[in-house]
Amino acid sequence: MSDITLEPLSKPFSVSVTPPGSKSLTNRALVLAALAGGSCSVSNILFADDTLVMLDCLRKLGFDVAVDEATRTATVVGRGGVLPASSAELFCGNSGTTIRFVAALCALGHGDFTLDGVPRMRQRPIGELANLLHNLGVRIEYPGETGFPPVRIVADGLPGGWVRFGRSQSSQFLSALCQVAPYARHEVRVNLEPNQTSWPYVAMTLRLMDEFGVTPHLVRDPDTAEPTQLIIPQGVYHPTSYQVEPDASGASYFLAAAAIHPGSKITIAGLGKASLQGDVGFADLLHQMGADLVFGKDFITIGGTDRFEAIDVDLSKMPDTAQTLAVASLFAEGTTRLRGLHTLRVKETDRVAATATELRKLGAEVEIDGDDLIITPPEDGRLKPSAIDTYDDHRMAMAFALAGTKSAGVTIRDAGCVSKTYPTYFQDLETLRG
Ligand SMILES: O=C(O)C1=C[C@@H](OP(=O)(O)O)[C@@H](O)[C@H](O)C1
Ligand SMILES: C=C(OP(=O)(O)O)C(=O)O
Repeated sequence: MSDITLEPLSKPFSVSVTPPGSKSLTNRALVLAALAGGSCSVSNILFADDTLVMLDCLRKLGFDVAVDEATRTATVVGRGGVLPASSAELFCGNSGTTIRFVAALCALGHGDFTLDGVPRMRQRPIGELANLLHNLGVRIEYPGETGFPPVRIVADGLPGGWVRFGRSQSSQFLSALCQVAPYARHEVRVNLEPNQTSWPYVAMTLRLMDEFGVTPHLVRDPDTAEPTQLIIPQGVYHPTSYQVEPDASGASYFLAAAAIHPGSKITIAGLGKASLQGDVGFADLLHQMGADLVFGKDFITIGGTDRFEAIDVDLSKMPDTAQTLAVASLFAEGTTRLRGLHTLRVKETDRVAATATELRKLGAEVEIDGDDLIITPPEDGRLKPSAIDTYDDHRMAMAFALAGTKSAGVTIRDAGCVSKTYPTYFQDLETLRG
């Protein structure tokens, strides 16, 4: 897929969309299945770049993984914490969850494993995870730059013990450790410093571990309710049949589409109050801005109204929705401030810089203040026709396409980058035309 020029929508729409399976849940469930004490079935998995590299890594590590694309189901024969391969060269593309989760998985092995990815992955940090594993007794080496992939793990099982984890560059390091911790030789305890990064993703990990039969114990400060310690019992995940929810970050584009088109309505089927994904909270933000919201048990409906107002919001718990909200704010009245974007600098691209540059092309006034983005739509409300660069970042393509549903002359360059998590995004966006 090359460049796509969008045609603005000519009338309000009322549709139901079901995004593909969640990337975060697919990659967690595949790891937990490989660690389980028997065969697991994971259904509604996402087939996209980030999950294909995970499937490939698991196979290279010697796991028996059968995939049925027609039913979107993976059958994984769990080996009860044993890593069949004793050496592997693992390519993780630009998938943060894959390289971090699989690095921790390799720490359970007995042998020599190297993990690497695309050039951008070599700029994405892994040092904090490597330190956690090193402090728990695993040998880590960096064939290239210290703290960044490629990373070599020379393991003889995970000894375990106590570690400390602060506000980090990514919550994926803690999620990675938690998933493998039940198989350490000694119980793993993690003392947590305040202001943990992207905490809903850690909560998702803990809940999924529980679904697979190992229940971590989370200690909270009695006064502030902040998490202070995680105690992960030793154990073996049960053979489990698990169904992956639709992707809540992928849903954010459609919810925002309804919010910026007055009179339009979107229902996301299969995501609701019971979701394990923190990004379902994005619907509440659109509601605060003026959109109608019905938050059901297993659906979310957003309706666009004539009132859509700017917001001042901390997105540190929902980092993947920042670009969606940034583009939606072009159609809100007033100046929007998005706070807490520090992890965005080390994702697929520096998303703070990329988002600011592309919003400015469309005519918005944008200020970067530390980790915040401050966005004021063009004074006359008219966007400039522009070719939007996507920086090989799926979320740049998906978010900025929303501008093209409102305003003529928006081209999304190299739109194929949506294949990272949502290969059918542009087809699904077309359904808004009725
Ligand atoms: O654990 C996960 O599945 C994820 C955690 C988040 O990363 P950070 O913790 O690095 O913010 C998020 O941006 C990413 O897309 C998926
Ligand atoms: C940051 C993302 O992915 P990851 O860190 O898993 O590569 C994302 O999907 O927006």
